[in-house]
Amino acid sequence: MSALLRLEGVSRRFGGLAALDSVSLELGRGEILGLIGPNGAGKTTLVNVVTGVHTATSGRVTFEGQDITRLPPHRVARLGLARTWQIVQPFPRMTVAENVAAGALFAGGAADVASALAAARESLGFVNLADLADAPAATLTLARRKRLELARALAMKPRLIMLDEVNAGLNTAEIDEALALIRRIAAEGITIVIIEHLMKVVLGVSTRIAVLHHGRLIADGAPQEVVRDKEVVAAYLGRRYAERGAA
Ligand SMILES: Nc1ncnc2c1ncn2[C@@H]1O[C@H](COP(=O)(O)OP(=O)(O)OP(=O)(O)O)[C@@H](O)[C@H]1O
Repeated sequence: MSALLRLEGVSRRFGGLAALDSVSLELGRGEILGLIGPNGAGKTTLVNVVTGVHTATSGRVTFEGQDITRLPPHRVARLGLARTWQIVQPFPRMTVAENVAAGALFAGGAADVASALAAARESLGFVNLADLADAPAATLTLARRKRLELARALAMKPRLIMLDEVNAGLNTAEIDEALALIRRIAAEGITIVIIEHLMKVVLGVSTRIAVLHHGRLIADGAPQEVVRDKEVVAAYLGRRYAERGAA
C-alpha cells in the first residue's frame, strides 16, 4: 500500500539552527502516529513544513503521491490535510460556528457560507460543542477553544489531521474525553498525527510513535518498543519513566 504522507530527507533551517535535520518518515492510511520529543525538538516545525506554513530547506514531502513540498497552506488544506495550532487564536468576535465555518471555506470543503455553517454545526456536534455554536469565540475556556480548533480542522473534511498539543492543560476527566474523541476521529477513517507531551494520551491512542530530538528522528516504531529505546529514554522519557513503564 502506498504511503498517505511521505517525508524524504526533510530539513528546515532557521539561520544556523537545524530545526529539522534530514527527517524521513512514512505514514500509512489509518495510522495514529504519536510524535514526541523534548521542547524545541522540531515537532511543530515538522507540522509547519508538511502544511506549507514553512518551506523545507531541502528534501521532499508528498501527500497521496503528490509533491506538496512547496505548496502554500490553503492548497495543502484543499488536498485533505488539516492541522490544529498549538496556540489557539480564534477570531474573538465571530461566533464559535462562524470560526469553524471559516476553516471549511479555507479548505474548499464547502462551496458557500451556508454549507460551511452546516459543516461547522456537524463538526461542533462531533466535538460536543454544539450548544455553544452561537456564542462569541472569546467567551470559551481554553479547553473549549482547543475543541473549537479541532472542530475547525474536522470541518475541512480532512483525510489526515495533525493535532499539535490539543490536550495541553486538561484535567484527568478531560483527558479521558480527549482520548475518546481522538478514537472517534480515527473511527471516521481519518489518519492522525498527534503531538503530545502526555504519555497517557500518546500510549492510549498511538499505533506507532516517532521521536524527534534536536531535529533528528531518533526512533520510529511500535509504541512499547519506542518507549524502551535507550536513546529515547535518555533524550526524553527519563529512566524513572522507563522503570515505571517496564513495571
Ligand atoms: N519561525 C522560527 N524562527 C526561528 N526559529 C524557529 C522558528 N520556529 C521554530 N524555531 C526553532 O526551531 C526549533 C524547533 O522548534 P519547534 O517549535 O518545532 O519544537 P517543538 O518540538 O514543537 O517544541 P515544543 O514541544 O516546545 O512545542 C526550536 O529551537 C525553535 O526555537
